[in-house]
Amino acid sequence: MTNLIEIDNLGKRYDGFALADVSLAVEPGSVVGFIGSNGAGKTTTLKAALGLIGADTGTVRLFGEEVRPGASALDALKARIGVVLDTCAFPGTCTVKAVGSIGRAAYASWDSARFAALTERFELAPKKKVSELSRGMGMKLTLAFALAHHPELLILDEATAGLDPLAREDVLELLREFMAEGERGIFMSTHITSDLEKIADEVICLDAGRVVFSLPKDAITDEAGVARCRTAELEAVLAADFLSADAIRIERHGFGCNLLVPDRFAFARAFPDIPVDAATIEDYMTLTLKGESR
Ligand SMILES: Nc1ncnc2c1ncn2[C@@H]1O[C@H](COP(=O)(O)OP(=O)(O)OP(=O)(O)O)[C@@H](O)[C@H]1O
Repeated sequence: MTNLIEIDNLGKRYDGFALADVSLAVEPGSVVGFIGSNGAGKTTTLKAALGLIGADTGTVRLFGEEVRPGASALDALKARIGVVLDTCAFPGTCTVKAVGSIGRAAYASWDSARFAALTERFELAPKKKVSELSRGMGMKLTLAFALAHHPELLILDEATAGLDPLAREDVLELLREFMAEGERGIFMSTHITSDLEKIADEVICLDAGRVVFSLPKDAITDEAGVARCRTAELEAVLAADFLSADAIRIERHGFGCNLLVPDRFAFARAFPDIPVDAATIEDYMTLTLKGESR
């Protein structure tokens, strides 16, 4: 089966920043979450995936076809993709209805009825101007625009940022509906890791331009854990060689520490007196990025 997105060894250098050897794939039927600190390189990767910037090294394939910025074949590929970048891209003077006209002119597969239904669902009045929309409303308009031409792939950069919890739940529901129809896929960057707990199949974390982990979401939320150790207990765990040296991630605090464990059930069997909680994606990312190795 051809991957919707396939990025191999992507490299891009800016003054003071380098994206290095980023490889990832979005398979049909999967939602891939892209996380990492501010400035880690997520938007740069998404832009390279869309051919909006050229890479220094590596290749990007969309639907199996290599992406080269400026190539005419890129337009046909882009027609199969819905994109939401982190700002509302339409002129402030445009009304919601006029944004629909832009879509009709831009996409052969534009579905006016679908756009009208989505803007109604998001309570975006047709006469409202883009400049009069709140940030969250602007994101909803951009999402309606991205979905109304029936894309096969969604690329979302912080698409739920600025939305209140109810609106975020609405958007997640819309994304679930999108995924329910056929072999589609979503590649979404976000700082709201709890959204990924609800919708992602895979989680990829970038730090300083490099992939630091790429895991099925269930390997984090259903298997990993955070052990709450006192100092003496930590020493016992480390002495028992329960964790491989490169997997040790410790966050120390007043009377002990939090220890990341890849398999919380095995840990609980081995150390029944040490409490261990299920890891959230945020725990996993924070301990991986900021935890001490010993
Ligand atoms: N056009 C550009 N020219 C120079 N540097 C750039 C350019 N675009 C991005 N950068 C730099 O690349 C680095 C990565 O930025 P990027 O926007 O990809 O990070 P991010 O992971 O999306 O961050 P955030 O979570 O804050 O949105 C940053 O140091 C940024 O300053």
